[in-house]
Amino acid sequence: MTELPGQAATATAAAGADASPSSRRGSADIDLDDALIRVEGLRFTRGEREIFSGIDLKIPRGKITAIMGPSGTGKTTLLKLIGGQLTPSDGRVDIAGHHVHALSRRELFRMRRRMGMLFQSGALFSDLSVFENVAFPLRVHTNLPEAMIRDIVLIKLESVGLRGARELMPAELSGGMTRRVALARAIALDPDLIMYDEPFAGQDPISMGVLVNLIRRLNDALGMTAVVVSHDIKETLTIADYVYVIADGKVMAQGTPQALNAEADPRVAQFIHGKPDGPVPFHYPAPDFAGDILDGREAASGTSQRGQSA
Ligand SMILES: Nc1ncnc2c1ncn2[C@@H]1O[C@H](COP(=O)(O)OP(=O)(O)OP(=O)(O)O)[C@@H](O)[C@H]1O
Repeated sequence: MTELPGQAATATAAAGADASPSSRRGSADIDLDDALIRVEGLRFTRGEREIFSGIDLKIPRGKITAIMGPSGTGKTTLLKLIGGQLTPSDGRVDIAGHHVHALSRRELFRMRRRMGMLFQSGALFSDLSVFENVAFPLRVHTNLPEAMIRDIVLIKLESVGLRGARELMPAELSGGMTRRVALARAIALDPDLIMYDEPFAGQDPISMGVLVNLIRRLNDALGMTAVVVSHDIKETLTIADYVYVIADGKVMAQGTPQALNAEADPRVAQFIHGKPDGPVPFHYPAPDFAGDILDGREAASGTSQRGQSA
């Protein structure tokens, strides 16, 4: 298979240069026809539940695309379908023209080399230092000499502001530092695509601000295509170039953050503005509450009566 296009390792160093999230991008230049990822007619079922009932997405090259939507709507599942960890029941995912689910294991492995993934649960290796954590993908996937690995690791750590922390062990890091080391590791191989699952979850406002800026700056410096899944609507809208809102197995809305902020559809407005009341229900589908309680009481009294008569 053809490799995804490469990037220059040294570009990462430029990520340290100052650039506010809002200063660098023109959402007007979004070209969905120049998409790195194309998702067409994607269907996916878990047990009885259809998570996706025909989703179409185009993830523009070199931009940050946010995937948002109510909890449990399938955002993490979508990232796993794109990354080839899950297989759709119908439809297809193409990355740089390659049909992901038709690739051999070897081709998929090569493609994943070009992808950085930063999953919420993706912890660092606790018995490896910060340096060795970032060096890990370089040691696994390349035959680079030690001196070059050292240079690359230091460039990546510099870009996340943690070159001075290279000797520390993961247990000695704060939550925000851990996320930044994981980010340095995710970009160690200069991926063309990076997928972030809840990158800001559990961070205090300062760490969150640092991460928000970092993701934007790294993206601008490296020209990567990024997909961000996040519940932190305000922060994510600050850095996203394009947004998909997914609900009920479909794409409910899509557009630039500006367009979605101005969206009149009450379901989209409820979500984007984080309103608890609106057309999207708070409750997971459930039987009638009063009936449920009464059924429980009847069942309990039936049990106790049976218990007494026994
Ligand atoms: N391994 C699994 N086995 C069975 N069902 C699963 C599994 N993982 C997720 N699900 C279900 O699939 C649906 C989508 O889950 P997913 O984690 O993709 O949603 P999400 O939009 O990322 O949620 P959140 O925003 O709360 O993280 C949920 O209903 C979830 O319960």
